[in-house]
Amino acid sequence: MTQTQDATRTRTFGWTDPAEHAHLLGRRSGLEILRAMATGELPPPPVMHLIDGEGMQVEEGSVTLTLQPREFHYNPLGSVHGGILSTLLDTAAACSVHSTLPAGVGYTSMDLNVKFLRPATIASGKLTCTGTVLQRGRRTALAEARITDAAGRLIAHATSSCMIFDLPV
Ligand SMILES: CC(C)(COP(=O)(O)OP(=O)(O)OC[C@H]1O[C@@H](n2cnc3c(N)ncnc32)[C@H](O)[C@@H]1OP(=O)(O)O)[C@@H](O)C(=O)NCCC(=O)NCCSC(=O)Cc1ccccc1
Repeated sequence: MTQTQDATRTRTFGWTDPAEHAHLLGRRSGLEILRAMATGELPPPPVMHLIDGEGMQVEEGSVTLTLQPREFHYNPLGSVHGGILSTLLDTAAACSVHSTLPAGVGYTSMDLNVKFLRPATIASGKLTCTGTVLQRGRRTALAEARITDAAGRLIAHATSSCMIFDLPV
């Protein structure tokens, strides 16, 4: 797919069939699936290609993603669009919950409460987003996520409640 941003700038990216992930949800634990993505055994989901998210680090209860701010992330104010930052926060928070789930158990985020604390720009350097599980119950989990810039300054913070449910067999 080719996207034309203006007369002189274009961006091309590809992705793989997302069904490859979906069918594994019932069969492998969250930690196994996320680690397979981190090592490249499984391809990143399409949205990571869309926003150009980079490497993933995974531990039980914590997932870290990175993103190098680029022009195509920008809003008209000249900073990374809040939706891009929110996508990173939602992903890291939800994946941190997934990392605690056994095979056959599904999840989804129910909300995302975001605070944008400092604008992110190309000058911010690589952004690091870490999601961490704060509390996991039987039906819901509470996670937080933080984005820091290359200097370690806090760019944005979010909390997210996730629902946990059995997947149909
Ligand atoms: C400005 C404020 C909201 C409040 O700041 P305060 O609580 O008073 O804190 P403090 O004074 O400590 O400053 C901290 C840092 O904040 C910056 N900065 C502060 N004042 C100004 C200023 N007057 N002008 C410019 N920058 C200012 C500055 O870097 C400063 O750092 P420094 O001290 O230089 O090292 C800040 O938290 C912020 O920018 N958050 C990020 C918001 C964000 O990125 N939202 C998402 C994107 S919007 C979007 O996409 C929606 C959309 C779509 C389409 C179309 C249109 C829109």
